[in-house]
Amino acid sequence: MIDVRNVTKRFGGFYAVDDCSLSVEKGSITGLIGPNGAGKTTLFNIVAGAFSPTSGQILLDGQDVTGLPAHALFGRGLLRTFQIAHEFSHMTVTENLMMVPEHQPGEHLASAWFRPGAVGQRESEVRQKAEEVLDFLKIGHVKNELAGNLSGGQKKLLELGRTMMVDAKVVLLDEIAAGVNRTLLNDLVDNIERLNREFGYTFFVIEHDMDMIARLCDPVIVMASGSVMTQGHIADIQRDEAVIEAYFGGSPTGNATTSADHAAGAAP
Ligand SMILES: Nc1ncnc2c1ncn2[C@@H]1O[C@H](COP(=O)(O)OP(=O)(O)OP(=O)(O)O)[C@@H](O)[C@H]1O
Repeated sequence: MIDVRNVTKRFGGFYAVDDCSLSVEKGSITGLIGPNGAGKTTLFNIVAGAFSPTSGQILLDGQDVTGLPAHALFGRGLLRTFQIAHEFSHMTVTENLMMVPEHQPGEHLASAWFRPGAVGQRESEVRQKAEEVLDFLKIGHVKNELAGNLSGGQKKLLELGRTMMVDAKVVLLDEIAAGVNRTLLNDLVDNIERLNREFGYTFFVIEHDMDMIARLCDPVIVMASGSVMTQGHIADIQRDEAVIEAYFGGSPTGNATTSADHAAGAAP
């Protein structure tokens, strides 16, 4: 579903992502882990269209999407959720979900004047869909609550719900467990598994919570110093001495590679 081919991202002389290649299989829940500064978020930003790579290519379902902006990727079914949930805090939970779908006739003045029936029908379809999403996620009881009043975990569930409003194909989850209590974390994990199983969503997950990675992700890809160190089943990854060294024994500043090292032909 996602192919990252020899992607490099340089900030000045610093290689945050360094000739990185990896694949996320269609229908998988693939984890991306690695020590602080390994380049995970930068790679996510590139895949999600927030940054263009310095070099390399991104394919989405076989099509070259390198450098396409986030809204163009959204139109192709790729969505990202954030470490910090981006809800509209002064709107209700249902209204937050209803904001997501594109091409709502009600947004166009001409439609509102000339085809008021179509606008009303579309709005009631979108509202119905929002209610189904809230039922699926088991948060129907907060549908009329202002989103700003939700707990951190409920906001993450709402973020997941937003992906369901447009029937996403691939969802990038960015540290979705951060700041979420264990009960809601279980709900999140259950819902991610159900979206994967019942709707065929592909997930690509950055996560520091190893418990969540172990429960959800197979395979797990380990990044260090801007590129892929290894990948496989979490049980094997956790026994891998090179991975343990990268987490606990490596340079705390992450990638020390500079353009001068590259010029000199040094290994990353
Ligand atoms: N805009 C930027 N300008 C300069 N350096 C940057 C920029 N963004 C990231 N970096 C550097 O690139 C390296 C990789 O950062 P990145 O945030 O991608 O790592 P990460 O693996 O996501 O780390 P963490 O797990 O701590 O979030 C870091 O050393 C970071 O300081």
